Amino acid sequence: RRMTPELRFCQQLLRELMSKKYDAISYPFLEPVDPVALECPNYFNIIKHPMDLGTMAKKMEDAEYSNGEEFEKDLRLVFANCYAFNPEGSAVNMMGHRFEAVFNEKWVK
Ligand SMILES: Cc1ccc(Nc2c(-c3ccc(O)cc3)nc3c(C)cccn23)cc1
Repeated sequence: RRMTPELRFCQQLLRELMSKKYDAISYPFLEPVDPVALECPNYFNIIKHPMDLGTMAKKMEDAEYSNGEEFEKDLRLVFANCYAFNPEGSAVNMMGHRFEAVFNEKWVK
């Protein structure tokens, strides 16, 4: 399936969001949550649809996104999962809000 200009914009945006520039606020969202490594065994009981930017980059490589809407849906899921699992005021929750703000300012609708 040819990469549309809309998906090329999404791919470039993903590259930027995963770049070192945002490391301080992006690192909890770059790879799948590992409940063993993070010592949160209840993670998959609470989060039914895990998603992260690394998985999104692979889906983009494998041409699994048909349009920007599907791409945005997955990225919004990353933030929703973060807020569902990490209590308001916690470090990771706050990183999620700051990272979402960066995404929102770049996501021109
Ligand atoms: C016991 C416990 C409590 C909170 C967390 N949160 C958390 C998450 C996380 C990211 C996205 C998400 O949807 C859920 C969790 N990522 C981390 C990291 C990288 C380090 C430390 C804590 N982290 C981990 C373990």
